[in-house]
Amino acid sequence: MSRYNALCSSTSSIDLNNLSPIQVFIRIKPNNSNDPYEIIPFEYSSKNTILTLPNSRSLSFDNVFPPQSTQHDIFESIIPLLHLPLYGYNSTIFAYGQTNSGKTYTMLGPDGKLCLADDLMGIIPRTSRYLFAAIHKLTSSSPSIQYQVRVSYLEVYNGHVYDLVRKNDNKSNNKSHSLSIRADNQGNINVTDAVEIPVHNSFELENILMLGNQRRATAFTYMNSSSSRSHALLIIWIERRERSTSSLSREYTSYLGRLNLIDLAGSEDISRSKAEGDRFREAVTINTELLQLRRVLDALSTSSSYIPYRDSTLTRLLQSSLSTTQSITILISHISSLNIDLSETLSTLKYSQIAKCVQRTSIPVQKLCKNIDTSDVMFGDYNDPVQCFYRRTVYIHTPSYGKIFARLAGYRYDEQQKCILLIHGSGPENSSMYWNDFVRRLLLATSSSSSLSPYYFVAIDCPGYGRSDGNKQTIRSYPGAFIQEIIDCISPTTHKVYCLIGSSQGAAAVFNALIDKPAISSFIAVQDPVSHDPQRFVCIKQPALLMYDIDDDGHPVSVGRLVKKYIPNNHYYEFASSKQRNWLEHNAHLKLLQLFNEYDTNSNTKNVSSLQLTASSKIPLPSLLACESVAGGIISYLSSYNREPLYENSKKELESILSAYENQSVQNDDLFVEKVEAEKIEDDESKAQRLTTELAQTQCDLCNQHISSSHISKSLRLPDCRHLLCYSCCCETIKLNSYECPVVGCATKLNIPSSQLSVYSLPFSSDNENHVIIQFGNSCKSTSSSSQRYEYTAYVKCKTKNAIDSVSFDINPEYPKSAIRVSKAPYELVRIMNSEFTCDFIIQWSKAWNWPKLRITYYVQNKQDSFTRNLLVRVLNQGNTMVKSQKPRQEVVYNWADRDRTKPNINYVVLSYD
Ligand SMILES: Nc1ncnc2c1ncn2[C@@H]1O[C@H](COP(=O)(O)OP(=O)(O)OP(=O)(O)O)[C@@H](O)[C@H]1O
Repeated sequence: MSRYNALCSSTSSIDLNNLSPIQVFIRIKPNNSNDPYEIIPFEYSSKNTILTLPNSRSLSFDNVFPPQSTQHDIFESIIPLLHLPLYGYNSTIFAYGQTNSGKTYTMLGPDGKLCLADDLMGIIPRTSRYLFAAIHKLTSSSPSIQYQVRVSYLEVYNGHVYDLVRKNDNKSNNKSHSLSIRADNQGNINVTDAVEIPVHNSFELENILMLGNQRRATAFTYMNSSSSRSHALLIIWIERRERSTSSLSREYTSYLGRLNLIDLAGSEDISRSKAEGDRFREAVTINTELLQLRRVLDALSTSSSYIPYRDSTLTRLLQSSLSTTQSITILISHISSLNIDLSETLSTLKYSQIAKCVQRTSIPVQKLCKNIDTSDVMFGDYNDPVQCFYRRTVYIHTPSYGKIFARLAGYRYDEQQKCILLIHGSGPENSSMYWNDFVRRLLLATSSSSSLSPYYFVAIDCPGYGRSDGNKQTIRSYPGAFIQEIIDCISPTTHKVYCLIGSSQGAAAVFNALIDKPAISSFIAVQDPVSHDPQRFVCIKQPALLMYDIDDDGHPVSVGRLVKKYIPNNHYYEFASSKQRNWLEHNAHLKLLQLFNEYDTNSNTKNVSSLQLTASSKIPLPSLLACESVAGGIISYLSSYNREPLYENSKKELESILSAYENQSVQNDDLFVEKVEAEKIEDDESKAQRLTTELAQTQCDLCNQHISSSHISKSLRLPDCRHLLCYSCCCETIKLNSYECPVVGCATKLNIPSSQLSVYSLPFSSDNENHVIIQFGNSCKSTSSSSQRYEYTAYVKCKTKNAIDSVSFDINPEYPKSAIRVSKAPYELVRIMNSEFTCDFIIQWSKAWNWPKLRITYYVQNKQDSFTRNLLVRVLNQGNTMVKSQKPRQEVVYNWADRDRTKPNINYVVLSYD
């Protein structure tokens, strides 16, 4: 690694202007002393950029590597391109040339294999070491920068793309499964379903290479004993995350760079390679694909308006790498020094010259986006300025509510210590992560380099949220019982905590829990009030910190003021986020500590003596309680994950930790490492049994209707989950979202062309059916160029006259009385807000229809355009007269709270009757 450290001294200096879109290097393979053939007398200029042929013709390239060049020489010349993906650009290095010319030698190492011996190692393993050394260097000098690296390894074999690292995707295996290539809306070419494996160091990347190379198609030919029969493409995705150093916000800017390392199969003179049978077919495909590649280079070099990328799988796959607007590329052309190969050599040189003529049309751009970190459960841990925060993640095994995921922070040495329990709100993506910054501020304010904080923190994912089991309704319906059970688990003898903190729905839960169980906490603190009947709170006697934002329409301050009126011992703060944007960040933790100081004279000193640190003291990890198990994997529990040193330097440490934990019943829920699903192998007997049962099925799994024998063959059996969808109505539903089984919502892999998707293609043909089509969504516009506030208009529309009686817009679904009802068109809600918000639409249908109410859960989006969804609302098998005579259900819920816009924009819902 040290050698690579030394190489990567100037990682930040990138000058795109000096890099031509395709640089062309020539590498000449040394002849073997046993070769009986004549040698071509090439000549080279002193600077190694001119190659002179025996006929005295001189060709100019960016680099010419004579036969005696080493692997290190080649690698040094590509280093400038390796810096690009570290800053969000794309770069590509590919090896080109006739069979047996040394392409795999350059990319991987000798004899067509990955080689890790220092001198012979090819570009790919060197790149892997170089990149991680560069990342280490960049992140050690700037703590606000993080890198995440993912890897895909693919091959193009006989015109199809295969995943070299996904289980089952082995061509020799009957379950072969080729992948499709798609362009995203920015024109980037991606391989659908390609596995992207997160890697944290060069060791892990090399393991992936080894696995992939074992699966790559190679074979003996008369020209190369280990000839590549496929083009191999290693994609290294490098995401650079930059967090603001001044703020502890979860927002970060990310740049996504991509490095493509490609080892093409070689063109082959079939009369010389004597390829027959499969080898012959492979050689024909390879030659045809390389011909298409040459055509693409030709078109690029003449700046043609049409570039025939689509003519072969290979060129389609390389489109982003060859496009001068998307990537900077090095083509390493390999030629032989033997006279017998002259005609192939001249052809390779001809196309290398053509590639060299490709002109830049524009400078590639960095891929940049703003993100909120929601995936990283240990967010902030590796940026903690104080190392002793003792953050870790566990599951608390509750007797009645299942496994509850919790983030713990602070050193818990005994039960007398002051435990602060935090309950998050009901936002669709809410979880214990919500409290990360707040907890960090409290820890920073109460610990120092010589003493640990006297508080420890337990932030839970409420049931059904984040990574916890259960039903989201639990925290609303049984706040007292649930919170008491959590407290019993974490404080099994005292059955209480020092302070209970809640936000939004979590605040309501804290109030309600204290009404039910007054002794569970000594203090309470809440922000963003939602609660009903606050007059009930007169019985809450604890000192209470109440913090409310008067600009937050989703949590009306009027409710907060009522809470203040009834809680006797309140410490109340109002602020306006439009004027004091960071009030909570700057004040919440200080107000809480003030409250503790005021009522607890020992608040900051009690027990601290046992937490004194000396320079050399190494405090052991707090042990797990009986009801807890490690979540997120042992590595993440014990150390900040994603750090190379753990693998490189601390193997011993890790081993001792693992042996210490060996006897604990550790759950292997490794949240941070992509789990490769265990292969499900079905033996012949169980397959036969399954087929018999499937053949006997005559009922649709979705609508439960009988499928007539004439229709059974047209019905659809989903490939993975094996659910059966009837031909008459339910088959169509899969068109709405061909990635999800409509019965249980698991993944399916049906390819349905988007042209077939339309709300009118939905099933509503039955005579006995009533239906209407509605549209809903929201628009969003900035209130002024300087302000952070946006005017959101959420709406519901329906073309059928008089179908809708009224629409209630419920921006606080957890609070029963918060809906705003609109009883004539346009059915709209206009709100000026700082950020996106949840809003349920409750549609009350025409009174004459007697249809059940429909609640659509929705997430109002901050997109500068209008965001529309279409929904076919169906009432099956009910003529209007029948409908009138039945009692409708209170409400049918359609869950479309789609923050990531991943759901289909059309769908249908069936309103059913009890
Ligand atoms: N620069 C070199 N020095 C020494 N040996 C080399 C060199 N280049 C290639 N070789 C050897 O030549 C043989 C063929 O090389 P390699 O398999 O890399 O060719 P290739 O172009 O990838 O062939 P194919 O297209 O058929 O896969 C291998 O045994 C390799 O070790």
